[in-house]
Amino acid sequence: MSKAPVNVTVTGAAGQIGYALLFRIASGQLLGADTPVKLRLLEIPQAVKAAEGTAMELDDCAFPLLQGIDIFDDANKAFEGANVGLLVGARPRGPGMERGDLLQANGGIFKPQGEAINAGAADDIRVLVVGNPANTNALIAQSHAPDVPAERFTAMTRLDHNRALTQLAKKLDVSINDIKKLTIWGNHSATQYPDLFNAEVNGANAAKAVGDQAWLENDFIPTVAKRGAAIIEARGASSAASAANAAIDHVYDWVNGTPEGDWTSAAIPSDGSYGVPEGLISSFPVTSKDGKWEIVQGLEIDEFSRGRIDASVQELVEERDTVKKLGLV
Ligand SMILES: NC(=O)C1=CN([C@@H]2O[C@H](COP(=O)(O)OP(=O)(O)OC[C@H]3O[C@@H](n4cnc5c(N)ncnc54)[C@H](O)[C@@H]3O)[C@@H](O)[C@H]2O)C=CC1
Ligand SMILES: O=C([O-])CC(=O)C(=O)O
Repeated sequence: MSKAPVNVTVTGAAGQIGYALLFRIASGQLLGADTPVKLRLLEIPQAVKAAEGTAMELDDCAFPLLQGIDIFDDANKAFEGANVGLLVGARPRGPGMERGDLLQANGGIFKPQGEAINAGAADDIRVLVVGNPANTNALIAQSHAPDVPAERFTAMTRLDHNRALTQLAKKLDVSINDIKKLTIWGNHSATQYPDLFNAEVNGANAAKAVGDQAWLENDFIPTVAKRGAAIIEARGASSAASAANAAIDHVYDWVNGTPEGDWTSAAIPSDGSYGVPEGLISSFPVTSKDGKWEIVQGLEIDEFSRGRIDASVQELVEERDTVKKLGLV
């Protein structure tokens, strides 16, 4: 018997990431090669025409798994029956805009989207927030969806994870496949902490294999944490294909599970593990099994890592306090 199609709602569908993402979803890379999909695209009214153009191109690919495309400028309609929500559309930081202004502007997007998810999404809805500031946008959406289990709201740090894998592979001249158990902790921002102390390279400790604390502190961590800005500087536009790729990786693993003997990174609601205040949507080492993320427990956190994790988590606390003051959570 053929599987029922999965409804995938993508916001910001006419944007850069949307353009890199939709074709991969429709080709089966998000959920697997045997899962048909229906796309539900959400855009602001001015960008609906552009989304229609992308939909025409999707039609022209004749993807066997793509069973329909609907385009909306109303969040309530777009999230009706959604099984997966990819929240990509967000308000970018404009000139002279403070962090508080940015959070307020995004509250105007993620609050109604959370409400729409609460009102009409399918019972098994899984949400990935990509639009920045992703962790706190996810918190805003989640807090307006009280009937949806909190753990269904996640934010993307998989791009940071993938960036860290490649930087380490290049440093040690190994393949990506040789690296396991790398972790991004904290916020998807310049304070994030890519952790090599619990990572392994061909079974050996990655930090020891590098054996160069100066490289780790002055090169590796800032390169990974500021990669988004470096891409903007080089390309004149922010990461799009790599961000779409990471969104695919995140949802694929969430639905299909992570491989035995490894873990990945995702920002999920904290249960208090590793001293991260409960409820904050923070990046952790995670495995996925039976469609659920679990935080890897029992890792040793040395003093250096503790300081880095605490700094990023503190930034998340401040973002949460700001949106609380604004009445957004
Ligand atoms: N978490 C991560 O690792 C990454 C996050 N990002 C973030 O992803 C977001 C999207 O990036 P791009 O696609 O490059 O931006 P973009 O500006 O090309 O596209 C954003 C789209 O969202 C739409 N949009 C705005 N408000 C909306 C709303 N209320 N409902 C539906 N759609 C809405 C816009 O019309 C636009 O088409 C940005 O916030 C960016 O900072 C980008 C790269 C990595
Ligand atoms: O800074 C941005 O807008 C893009 C971003 O999040 C990234 O590339 O990590």
